Amino acid sequence: MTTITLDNLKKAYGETVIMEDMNFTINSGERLVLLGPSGCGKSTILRMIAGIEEITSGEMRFNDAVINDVTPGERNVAMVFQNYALYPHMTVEENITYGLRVNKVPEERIRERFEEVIDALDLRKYLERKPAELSGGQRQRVALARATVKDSSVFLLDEPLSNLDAQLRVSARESLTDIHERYGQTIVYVTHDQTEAMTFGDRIALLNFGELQMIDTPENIYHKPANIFTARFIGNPPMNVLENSRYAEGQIIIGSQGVEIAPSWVDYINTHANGQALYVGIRPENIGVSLTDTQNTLRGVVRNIENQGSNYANYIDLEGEIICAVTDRRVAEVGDTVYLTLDNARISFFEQNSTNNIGYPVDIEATIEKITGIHA
Ligand SMILES: Nc1ncnc2c1ncn2[C@@H]1O[C@H](COP(=O)(O)OP(=O)(O)OP(=O)(O)O)[C@@H](O)[C@H]1O
Repeated sequence: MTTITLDNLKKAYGETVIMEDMNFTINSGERLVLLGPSGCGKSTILRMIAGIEEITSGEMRFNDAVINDVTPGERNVAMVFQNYALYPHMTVEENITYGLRVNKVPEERIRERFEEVIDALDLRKYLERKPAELSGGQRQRVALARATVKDSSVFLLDEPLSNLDAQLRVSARESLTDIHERYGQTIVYVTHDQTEAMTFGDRIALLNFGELQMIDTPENIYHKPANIFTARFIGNPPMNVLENSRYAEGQIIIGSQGVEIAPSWVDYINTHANGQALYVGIRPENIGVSLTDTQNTLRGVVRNIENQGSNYANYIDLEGEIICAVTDRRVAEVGDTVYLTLDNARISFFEQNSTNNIGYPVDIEATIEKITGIHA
């Protein structure tokens, strides 16, 4: 099995630097998802791992071996691209086994591997068909089968499901998970779809403009974002990061209003925030909305309500800043004055200058862990 290390990796096209100081490790046998907006460098990283994109400087290692100058063929990686690239004149069976035959893999080994893979991907019924006679999802599975039979310890996928409809995506993802459970390769998976990243990744590496923003489990990326970019990229609707908010003397102040926060937060901020100006972040589902005022609430006016099927996204004007609160039933109407409570176990504070999350006090983390089972 293969651990992949990116050590101070730099990629430039002439004068244009796409990324530099890229450092992270992909553990042997894990499913790492590279996620981020268009142009952030996901495919470039994948292609450098595959060996089809030159590395400008730094080291790429497979286990302890530096592979910068190792040819793609010698890296023992399998890759699936967005457009599948099946041979149109070959049958499904020929498409799957062609690469092995070219590489003169013994016939017995080809048969053994082929039989395993077509069952894992449920392709036995289609072996004699040509790609044009298959649905998008079936073609996708053939492309996956062709990559899987290679017996590689590293499996690279670049937006492999992007041409499929929502239902097919789910079943193709299940096939991929089955393959991974069976063969245990190190998988690197590129997507810009956060749902795909959250459901498929053991860990997610989130990138923006060639910089690594956070690499962690989906749970931590969602609940404990390392910085404002991560907080706003993940989640739909995303985390509210209130730019006219500030922290002062045990209170979150928004405009002319203030709410007290838990004493553990106050202690934590006093020791860790170093007098830095802070923004408050809170996810829409961690805000309580009520028509009646209780203690320690923020008052706002509902400007818009989106019916999301199982939920309602309420957009509430808090003295000029819009905050989104998600409720599971319709609690107010547009124009109503509402009172908001913030779940203290789910607040984040970000330093205004660096945009980094200041972290969480221990007992808040324990509360989070009790609710979700996530270790801090
Ligand atoms: N041959 C090239 N010459 C110059 N710049 C390039 C070249 N190839 C890619 N880039 C730039 O490198 C950056 C990263 O591209 P990359 O394809 O890795 O992004 P991505 O995150 O995979 O995007 P997408 O989700 O749109 O596929 C982009 O800004 C792109 O314009």
